[in-house]
Amino acid sequence: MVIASAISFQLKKGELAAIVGINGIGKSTLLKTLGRFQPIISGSIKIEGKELSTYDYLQMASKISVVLTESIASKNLSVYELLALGRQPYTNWLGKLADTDVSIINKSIALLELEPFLDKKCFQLSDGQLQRVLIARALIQDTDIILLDEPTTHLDLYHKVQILKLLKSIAHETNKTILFTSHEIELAIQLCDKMLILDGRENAFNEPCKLIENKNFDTLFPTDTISFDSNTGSFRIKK
Ligand SMILES: Nc1ncnc2c1ncn2[C@@H]1O[C@H](COP(=O)(O)OP(=O)(O)OP(=O)(O)O)[C@@H](O)[C@H]1O
Repeated sequence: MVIASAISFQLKKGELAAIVGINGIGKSTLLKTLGRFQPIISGSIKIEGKELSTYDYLQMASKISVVLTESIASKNLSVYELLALGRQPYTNWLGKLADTDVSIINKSIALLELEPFLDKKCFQLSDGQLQRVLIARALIQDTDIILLDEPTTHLDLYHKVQILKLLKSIAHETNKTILFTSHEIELAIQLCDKMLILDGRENAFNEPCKLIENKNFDTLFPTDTISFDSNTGSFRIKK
């Protein structure tokens, strides 16, 4: 069964972008396809003009990092050990960290405020703390492109905003391309440079203000229950 087709978009360096849409519309499937976690069903994906399928394992690992919501297999590792694995594409076969690796790791630890958890095992963390560790590991991998599946799911509102603002500043200051799936549509409208609205019809991709102008959010949810207020960029429940 096809749930969404004719999806076309292009991301530039230094952009923060979100994929939004209702449950089951294909956000995670699209993100995992972009990260080569699953094969392309149809169509083509290119990075810098080169087909994604032609990148070998090492090229992929230094080009794209992926943060998925599924629980990680390596929860027995300490937080520091898990973070250090982010440098694997760059270290020699012994996995020995050079001074530059350690300095990149320490920078991300400070950014995500992970100092109190470094010696803990990953299974001892709350979902939100683990989420921050996984985001730090993606930064440590230091790729041009970072893909994140629902990176703010387990976070409280303050940490949701903190993480999205951090992703935005990373995209802008380090010229990385960051794409994430999210149900936080209102936050994404305020913080993202671009958004892809998967609705199985138009699948509009644009700057949030253009999407509001074009009324692309208005029919995202059944209009007898939820309406979109284009003045405030927020959804209202119909009473
Ligand atoms: N492993 C799988 N096998 C078969 N169908 C799947 C599998 N994973 C997802 N699907 C189906 O593919 C469709 C898209 O799922 P996907 O997880 O990409 O949606 P989503 O937009 O991320 O949803 P949500 O907002 O609920 O996370 C759904 O209809 C789902 O049932």
